[in-house]
Amino acid sequence: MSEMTMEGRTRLDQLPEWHALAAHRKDLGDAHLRDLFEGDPERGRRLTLQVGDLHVDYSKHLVTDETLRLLRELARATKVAELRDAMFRGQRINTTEDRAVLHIALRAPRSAEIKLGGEDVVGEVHAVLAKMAVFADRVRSGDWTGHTGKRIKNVVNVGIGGSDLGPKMAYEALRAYSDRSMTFRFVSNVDGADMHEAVRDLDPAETLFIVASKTFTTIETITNALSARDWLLTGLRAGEEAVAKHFVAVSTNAEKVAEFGIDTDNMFGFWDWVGGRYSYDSAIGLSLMVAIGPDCFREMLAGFHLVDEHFATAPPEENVPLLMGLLGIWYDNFHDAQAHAVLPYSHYLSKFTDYLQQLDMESNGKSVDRDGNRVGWQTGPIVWGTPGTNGQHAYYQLLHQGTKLVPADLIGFARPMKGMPPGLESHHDLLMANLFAQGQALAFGKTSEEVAAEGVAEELVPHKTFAGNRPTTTILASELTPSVLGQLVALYEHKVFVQGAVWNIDSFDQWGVELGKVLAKRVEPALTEGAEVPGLDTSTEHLVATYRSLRGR
Ligand SMILES: O=P(O)(O)OC[C@H]1O[C@H](O)[C@H](O)[C@@H](O)[C@@H]1O
Repeated sequence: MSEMTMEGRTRLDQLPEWHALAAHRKDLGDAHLRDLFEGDPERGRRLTLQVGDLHVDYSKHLVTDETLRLLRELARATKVAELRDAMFRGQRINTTEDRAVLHIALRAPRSAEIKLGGEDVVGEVHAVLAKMAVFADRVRSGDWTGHTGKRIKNVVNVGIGGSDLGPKMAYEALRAYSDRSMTFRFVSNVDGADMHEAVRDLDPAETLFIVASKTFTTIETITNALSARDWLLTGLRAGEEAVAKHFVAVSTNAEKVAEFGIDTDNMFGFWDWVGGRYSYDSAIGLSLMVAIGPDCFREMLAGFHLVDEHFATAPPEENVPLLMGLLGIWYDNFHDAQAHAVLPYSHYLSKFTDYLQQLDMESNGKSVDRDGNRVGWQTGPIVWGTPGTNGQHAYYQLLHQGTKLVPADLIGFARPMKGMPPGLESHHDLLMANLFAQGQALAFGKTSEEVAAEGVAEELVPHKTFAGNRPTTTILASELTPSVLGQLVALYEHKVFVQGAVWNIDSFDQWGVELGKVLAKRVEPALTEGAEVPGLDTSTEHLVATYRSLRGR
């Protein structure tokens, strides 16, 4: 049995700390944030924490000091710190895959030592980073040319899930730091439309494909990579020899990379102890490094590392990822909240919530515990959201007046992105005024008395009343830099970790994505050749038949 199976661990819902929280929840009842703030004139200043460049305000949560104490007690009883230390030590805490979980090693400084099976991994990490840096610099400087000798101007990352969402999100976030003379695109969907739209206006002679896949067996990525190769060779009217200058791979699977026809000299490796959704700071971030350059990439890694250190060492009262994880548990398990919204007030973070969906939902969307027993409590929330001001004119109505409780994170920056023209810079105060106003409106609402006092017709008063008491965390930093992005991502990684530890689930496997893959393979021949698929249910059978007839087959 693996060392990290929490043998003998008392079921979460049988812990006295769990029951203490349930009783406390009853005592608090519908205590309103208006009263909590009124009763504590220092609350808005007191309930804030700082980690690195991130100022985190958690005063607008439905908590008292006692709630926070009880939540920390729950973390203690569920041994969150012990599991964290086991992760940092390289123990095999991903029990169902029997793997260590060491994404923190990807951003450890060269001087650090992290051992796995007696071998230090930090040296290997830095060797790959150095190889990436040489390659990125060669592409950026024009030293690396295509088959015809032309300079590479376009980089297309071909990957999916963790091999797409991270680099894509970070590229968008750090566009202002990127080489604007180059074009970066990200193809993930097996729908041919994705590849078609990504390459239709590109010159193959100037285009480099980075095929990113941890396993190098993911059908969408391999299908897209093969089509990219056809597009390239047809466009160049060249043979296989052109592939080497236009295709590089990022993978843990050298054999499959070679089989595909990519020279393994042009392969950038990583390791099975990096989960896909925790991998964009590994070689999976190669497209990002080409975009922003090795120095900015390293600054981003330093930002990650800063938060890793904080998570590993800050006392529970000051530990931001611990706090954020526990607040989520408070709503998930003691307020029946189903969802969590992440609402960045930065257009550059437009893909941030998409990225977090995989990070959080693939990690904590589980319903059995580490020992395979069905859990008796809610686990990971439905994570959603888009940049804030757009959301305000779409779905915020539900946040303000709907029947569901949706705790939210509001993320904003004091300064606009670097390089913003002065005329557009002036939008920034308006953008941020919206962030602050939304946090305020969600928390404090507007009472019916206040509405009536404005002279609103009696029958409209209920419609114009805002109950408030809708919790938010506000995360404010001075500016979105590579380091700040790293800090933000590490914060959420560790928040997800804390929740998985409390819920006693394996946050690092993803068996739930397998069944669909297997069934797709079985169904495909039915679509193409009309093959009999034994045991097909009547609904799917009829859908397949309808599809074939619509396609004239
Ligand atoms: O990087 P790859 O091996 O191609 O995997 C890409 C993605 O697909 C899988 O199905 C998993 O659900 C993801 O965790 C993974 O990130």
